[in-house]
Amino acid sequence: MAASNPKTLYDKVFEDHIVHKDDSGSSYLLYIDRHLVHEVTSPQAFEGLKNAGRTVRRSDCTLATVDHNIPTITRKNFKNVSTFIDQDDSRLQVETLEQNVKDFGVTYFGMDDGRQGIVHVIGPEQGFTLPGTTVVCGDSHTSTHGAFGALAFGIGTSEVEHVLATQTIIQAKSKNMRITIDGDLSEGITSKDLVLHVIGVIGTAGGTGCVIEFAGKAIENLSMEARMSICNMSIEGGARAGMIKPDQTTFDYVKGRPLAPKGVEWEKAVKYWKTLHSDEGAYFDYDIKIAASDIVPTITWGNSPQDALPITAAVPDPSTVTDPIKKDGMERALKYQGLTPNTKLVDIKIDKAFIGSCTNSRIEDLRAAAKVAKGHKKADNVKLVLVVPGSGLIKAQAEKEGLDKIFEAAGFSWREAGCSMCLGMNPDILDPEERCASTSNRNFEGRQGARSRSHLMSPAMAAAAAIKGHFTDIREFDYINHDEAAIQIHTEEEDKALQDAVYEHEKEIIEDTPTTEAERLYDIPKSSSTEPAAKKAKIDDTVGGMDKFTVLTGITAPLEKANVDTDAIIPKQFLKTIKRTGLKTGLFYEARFTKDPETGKDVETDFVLNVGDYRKAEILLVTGDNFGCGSSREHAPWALKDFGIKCMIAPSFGDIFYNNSCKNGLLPIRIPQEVIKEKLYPVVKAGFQLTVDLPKQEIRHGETDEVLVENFDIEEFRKHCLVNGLDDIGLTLQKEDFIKKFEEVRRDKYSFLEGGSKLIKPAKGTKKSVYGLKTQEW
Ligand SMILES: CC(C)[C@H](C(=O)O)[C@@H](O)C(=O)O
Ligand code: SF4
Repeated sequence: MAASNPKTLYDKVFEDHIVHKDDSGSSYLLYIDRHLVHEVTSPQAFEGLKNAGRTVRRSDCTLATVDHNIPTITRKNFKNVSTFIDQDDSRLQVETLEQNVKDFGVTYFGMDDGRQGIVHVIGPEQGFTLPGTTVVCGDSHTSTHGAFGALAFGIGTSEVEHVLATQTIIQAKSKNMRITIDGDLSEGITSKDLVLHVIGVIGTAGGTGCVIEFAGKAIENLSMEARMSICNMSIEGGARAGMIKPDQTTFDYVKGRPLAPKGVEWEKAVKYWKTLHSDEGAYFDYDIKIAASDIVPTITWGNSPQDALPITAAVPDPSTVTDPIKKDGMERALKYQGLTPNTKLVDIKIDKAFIGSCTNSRIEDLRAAAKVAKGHKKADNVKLVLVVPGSGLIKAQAEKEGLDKIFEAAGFSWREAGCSMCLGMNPDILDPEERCASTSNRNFEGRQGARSRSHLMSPAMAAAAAIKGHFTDIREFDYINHDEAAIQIHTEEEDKALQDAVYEHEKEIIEDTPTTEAERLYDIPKSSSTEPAAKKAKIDDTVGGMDKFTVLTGITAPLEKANVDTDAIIPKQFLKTIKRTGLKTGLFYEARFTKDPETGKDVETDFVLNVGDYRKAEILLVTGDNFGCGSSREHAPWALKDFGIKCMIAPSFGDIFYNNSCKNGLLPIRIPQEVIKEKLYPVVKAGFQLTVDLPKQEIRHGETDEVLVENFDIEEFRKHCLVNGLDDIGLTLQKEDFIKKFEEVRRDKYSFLEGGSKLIKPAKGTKKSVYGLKTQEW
């Protein structure tokens, strides 16, 4: 029977988490069920809590690990972080997290815990991620968890602090987009090909302001791991989140995981989860259909994930493009990537390959790569093939299956779990101009190392490129063993048995885990006041301050570029700070500086912010779409602010960047591209300043005061906070009664969510886990 008020999956999960709706009706306070924390985006958040004498409200809803900075070399001789991590700034970030989790009582998988791994891998693996939950993390690929029908999205550091302190987040409702993949995928086509194809179709700004629901037969037929790879990359399509309705595949995956509900709570949970689907007739703002049969092995050629092409294609030719911004972007990308138009993709040679990242480092990915590598050797021109499992548990499972031996025999390098060369915040980086076949999710300039050249593809295609030495159509790859059994393809039952063996040590711990709600809650603080506090200082719930934004007349620098990602605004090497300030030098670092070949020192380029008065610019006028796309790093607005920028005008912004800017008193203004081109750009190019008047929502000519743009768009609540310089943690804490009420209802209605990460039992003493690493001591 059709529902009388049909809702989408997103609408349902959103509505089930509303704590409070503000008077303007455009801003909601949402309850957060699951918060994942890593070392890069949390230090400043914990520092904020400490300074205000605040606690972590729900440490049971919080789970921390280290992933970005850690070396992936063997941990055989691991004693502690201080002696193991060579890079000072990386070590400091990891040590800072280790201190913070102690101070605030947060469950943590450290480097000596076999359950450590990439945040987006360990959440699902532990059963911490559950259908219908809200999941956040200071990381853009939090969208991964949407594969479970969770509403999962990346947040900035200020929001991390907000969630730690209040267990809520302030959100506007996104639009609904549905992408239906009809029919069956052809033989050998993976979820990575599917998602690269989708991004190629909608573009990296295509999902801006939307939550995407992936639907259709091709999606329903995918495993959970494949679904995770798709939702993972919805951020690369510009979306706030990606979601897939939970079904039997989801329930089978979740059941039996260490933190999944058990017994009666499991039954109760599944009953609720089965209601989580888009109703017939539900309204989608955008409804896109793609035929599965159109999808072929896909790889990227340029510096944006939307630069995706079938492996059978050739490098595009800018001379065929008329749009000047596109043409310029294409020429720049070809130059950066060292590619000649019309070269066949399969003729392009590689230097290195990387199989890993939160997109493709799970056991099925490793099996797919091993199937290709089996019986082969990497090509001589390929200097390094890194295989980096997503977690210690995946590593252990792969080793039980003998995949490590297959990789090693092929000359690949088998590593410990972490983010590794996806971002290269650890020592795993490409040298300048090296070309990499990578299973990661971003091919931005400098992403895998200064002047590195990344090409995104599936694990099988990356392994095939490593073997052949050049990009290869996996459909034509000459497997040594056509007999799949030869590389241990398992039945579902065998898989479950293997998984159980790997979880052996955890099962011991879980065996005496209580199953009734009362028992499950025995170690959960009954109210936030009993949570361990960093400092038992007087709790300061007054509404604090950030810089006010009212009227600004300032020098305006034009930036004629589209898809400026946050990696370009502030490259990874500057993310290793534990402070919010001192990032001025890092702003647009790769574009602003170049190395003097003689002295090896940084010298300025002719980038706009290095030119004349633009050094004192306070406003940035961006002519292309999607400014600040990509990573959730709040370091991007911090760096802009440090430079002196207070306002950015662009046709569209990456969602997380937009939020992060507002939280720091910076004003991002969305203005249609034609208006920028016709009204603002000529004024700025003629050297005049602009006046931005937030209370009146106007942009005026800085000298004549002529109104150039009237009534620009901004949510009422954001405007209120910016104009008055209000810190939203203080504001939210004033809604304590609403939060408490929500928690009371949640304890009853969603009792299967209680317990969370606190159900991870301390490993006893220094017992060795099944994979030989010492388990965490608590
Ligand atoms: C470090 C973190 C802020 C970042 C992200 O948000 O995505 C990183 O994981 C990345 O992939 O660039
Ligand atoms: S995208 Fe890369 S760096 Fe970011 S969380 Fe995933 S693996 Fe880590």
